[in-house]
Amino acid sequence: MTKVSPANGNPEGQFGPLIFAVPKGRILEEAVPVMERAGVVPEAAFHDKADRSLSFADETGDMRIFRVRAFDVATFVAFGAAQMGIVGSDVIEEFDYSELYAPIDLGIGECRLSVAEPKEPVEYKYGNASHLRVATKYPGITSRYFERQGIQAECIKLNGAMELAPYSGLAGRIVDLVSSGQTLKSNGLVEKDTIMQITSRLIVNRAALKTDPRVSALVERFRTAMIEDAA
Ligand SMILES: Nc1ncnc2c1ncn2[C@@H]1O[C@H](COP(=O)(O)OP(=O)(O)OP(=O)(O)O)[C@@H](O)[C@H]1O
Ligand SMILES: O=P(O)(O)OC[C@H]1O[C@H](OP(=O)(O)OP(=O)(O)O)[C@H](O)[C@@H]1O
Repeated sequence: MTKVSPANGNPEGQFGPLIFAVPKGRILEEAVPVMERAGVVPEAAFHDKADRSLSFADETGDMRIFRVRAFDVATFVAFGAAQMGIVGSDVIEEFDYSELYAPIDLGIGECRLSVAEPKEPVEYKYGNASHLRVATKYPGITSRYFERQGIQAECIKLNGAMELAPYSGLAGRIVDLVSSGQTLKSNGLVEKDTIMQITSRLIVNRAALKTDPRVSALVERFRTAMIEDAA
């Protein structure tokens, strides 16, 4: 049983350890310094890439830190399996979970979500401007975007390497994350439109925020850490 200290607003030990979910991918390196400034300091094993554990203690032993896939951070927090987490605004927008509250922009993981297509015209067997296939990891955002344009788009969900879709005949366009633009360029694609600018956010389960004083206290510690960092 994890020990819960009275010092952190959990006097009766009534809430169990506070669970904080972080993405194991590329945001992690930038997220850890922000977490540490807010007082969330993971145990040493968290930094060991060879360690197969998915749940880690923090330095105080009052908290568990879950290391999961980026999309799953939002799901854990929305369902209250974790009270808080860090995730890209792309993931928040994709799920649009009503139970998620994203109070703080952490200013990390900057990129954009864009529509891209082949640089050179490709002879497609599969559609025209009124029925388009789009390969993406973000079917929710993509269908909403094309609906707003009045274009009927069929979204094909891929989990990576979207850039292969146009020239292989899977889909005429892609919707994917862009940062330097190098991946698009290397794969003969050009950006046509930016759907959204992205940064990572602190996310909180709304019910946990209302009922667990440690959650609101930790939100304030992140807020202070961000203000101090900007000063
Ligand atoms: N090229 C990039 N530059 C900056 N930030 C990015 C970039 N690609 C992704 N991100 C941000 O990092 C988040 C995680 O992306 P990443 O592809 O590293 O996730 P991951 O955890 O490896 O994904 P998966 O769970 O599918 O393996 C994205 O949701 C986005 O907010
Ligand atoms: O504009 P750039 O700087 O080239 O970055 C964009 C690339 O970064 C992300 O992929 P990632 O490297 O995370 O691999 P993935 O395709 O496996 O998600 C994204 O999906 C793009 O492919």
